[in-house]
Amino acid sequence: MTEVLPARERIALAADLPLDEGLRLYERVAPHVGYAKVGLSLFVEHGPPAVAAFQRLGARIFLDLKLHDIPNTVELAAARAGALGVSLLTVHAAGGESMLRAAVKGAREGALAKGHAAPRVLAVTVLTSLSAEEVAAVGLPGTPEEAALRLARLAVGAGVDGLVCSPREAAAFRRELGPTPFLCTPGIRPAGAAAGDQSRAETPAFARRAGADLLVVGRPIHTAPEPLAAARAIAEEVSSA
Ligand SMILES: O=C(O)c1cc(=O)[nH]c(=O)n1[C@@H]1O[C@H](COP(=O)(O)O)[C@@H](O)[C@H]1O
Repeated sequence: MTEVLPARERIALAADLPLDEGLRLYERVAPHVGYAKVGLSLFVEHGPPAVAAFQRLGARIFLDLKLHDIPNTVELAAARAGALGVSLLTVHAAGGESMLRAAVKGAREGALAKGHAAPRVLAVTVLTSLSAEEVAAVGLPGTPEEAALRLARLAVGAGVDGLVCSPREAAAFRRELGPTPFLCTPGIRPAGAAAGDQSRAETPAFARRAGADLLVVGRPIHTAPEPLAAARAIAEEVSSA
């Protein structure tokens, strides 16, 4: 957390767009954005070639598949993801300890088999779109922060490298879990940006001050009249936080 990294190493573009548009957008904002996040829509449509296309642009890849299945199935999928040479891979913490251990094992073995560095496996705790009421309605006791922290402890105990959480929970995660877990925060909204479906969103400066290592940003860049200027402003906020 104390490591001094250029702001672009702390920002991921959520490329939730048609592939050609996502590639064009990443190329434009790449001076300020080091990671491209390939998520469900791109991977369902294009599969591994979507990963390769962003890699050709020099992006580090955040493969956001939010794996959640029985341990054997997740281990197999994580091994395929590791073999693609991605930097980050998501799984759902709620899959439980055995599934999380299987994900870490699969990702490492898959990467090793192809001579890649092992990806960081990140466990998604409580989705940033969920409000306190929705968290209660799905049966998780306590506040979103309490629920997220319980899942985070479970995931760290199972050996994951990092966690995905709301910026609102990042400070508590740092306090309770120390400096080691890599904390990734989606739900980033610069002041005045539309929240959309994000219920627990905060600004880039808030996320960084709370101890986030990597900020995931999608629509605030996609929909900006000038995406490069929007990415630059986010990077400046991250640098000065
Ligand atoms: O795992 C994620 O990246 C993720 C977890 C989470 O709790 N909330 C969340 O929004 N995300 C992802 O982060 C991105 C946020 O995009 P915007 O809301 O457009 O900035 C999307 O690609 C989501 O899939």
